Amino acid sequence: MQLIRGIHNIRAQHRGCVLTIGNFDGVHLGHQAVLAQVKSQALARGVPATVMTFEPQPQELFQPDRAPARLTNFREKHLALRAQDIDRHIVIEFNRKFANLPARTFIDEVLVKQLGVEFLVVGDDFRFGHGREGDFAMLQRAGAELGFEVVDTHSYRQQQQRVSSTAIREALKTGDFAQAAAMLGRPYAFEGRVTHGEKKGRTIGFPTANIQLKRLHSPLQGVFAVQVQSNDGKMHAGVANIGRRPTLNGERMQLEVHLFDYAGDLYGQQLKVVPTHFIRAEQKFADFAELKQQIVADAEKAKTLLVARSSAAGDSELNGRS
Ligand SMILES: Cc1cc2nc3c(=O)[nH]c(=O)nc-3n(C[C@H](O)[C@H](O)[C@H](O)COP(=O)(O)O)c2cc1C
Ligand SMILES: Nc1ncnc2c1ncn2[C@@H]1O[C@H](COP(=O)(O)OP(=O)(O)O)[C@@H](O)[C@H]1O
Repeated sequence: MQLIRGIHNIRAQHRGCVLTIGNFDGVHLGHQAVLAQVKSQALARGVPATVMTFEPQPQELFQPDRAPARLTNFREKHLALRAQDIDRHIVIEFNRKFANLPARTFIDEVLVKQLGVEFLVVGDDFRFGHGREGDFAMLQRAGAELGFEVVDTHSYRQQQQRVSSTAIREALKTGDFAQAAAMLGRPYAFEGRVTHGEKKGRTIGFPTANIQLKRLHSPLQGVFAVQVQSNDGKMHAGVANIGRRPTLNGERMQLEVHLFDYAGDLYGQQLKVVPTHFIRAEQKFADFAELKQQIVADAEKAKTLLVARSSAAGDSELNGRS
């Protein structure tokens, strides 16, 4: 899949596409139904199936405090789109300048002149351009005038149960990972590179691989039993904390994971961390010794939960025996 970062990187050879525009946070089953239609239209027309997303998502620019937690950060979203066999992902840097573009200019310059859109799929509540002046009806009128077709994403929803990013956030919040997975079409996971931290974890016998969440708000916080996939594809059982580490006066929200069956170097690796059970909320402890005691208990709890889950599933994916 081709990634185009910013409208200034759209080239003449990129003209002609079937396009959908949206946040696609999570790339869940509802999104996947839309993407499947984009792909079949693109195939029929012999042009690339193209998805346009925004970074940050518009609400994160306009109302950063009220913006919902992101299910997928930019990289996770990009990888999920790739997994759906999308040909081209255009990510627009969403800033004030872009938001102020008159709606008609967005249509004429970006959609028509630069992208040569043939078929466009958007929600019927899609608003765009300066002061949100552009809407679905305007796109349809422009399409009739300029020769492209505009259809509504809702006509492509086929699920019985309503799948939405909001419903998935709610399921995650209540620790219902099975329900979240049912709506996503895959287990919910964080993916990211292991970075260096303060090197304190190893001093208490709990080295923790640190992964930056790269999002304004995380959909999950607290301590979790997890399954972790390392670079070599192996699965590892572990325990993770998603939080600010108040005991150490940490500031940035991050994900830290301790693997039960691992001793070695994980720095630089891309890990996929799948939470399976919520254990407790993050707390501020009086000192590091007290925190250590709690982490020992968390690790025991996580092992028990994961073993129970593994035998219930009748699998042997724990301890890398996948
Ligand atoms: C299972 C687990 C639970 C944790 N719970 C908390 C917590 O409740 N409060 C807190 O301040 N830090 C918590 N932490 C974060 C630790 O403070 C952190 O992992 C440790 O300081 C190591 O940091 P470092 O990787 O930067 O060396 C937890 C870590 C793990 C692995
Ligand atoms: N079982 C393990 N689980 C997680 N990380 C491990 C494990 N064994 C070794 N490591 C390594 O130790 C690092 C974490 O140790 P830690 O002392 O917490 O340092 P940092 O503060 O840099 O994260 C990980 O990034 C990884 O390279």
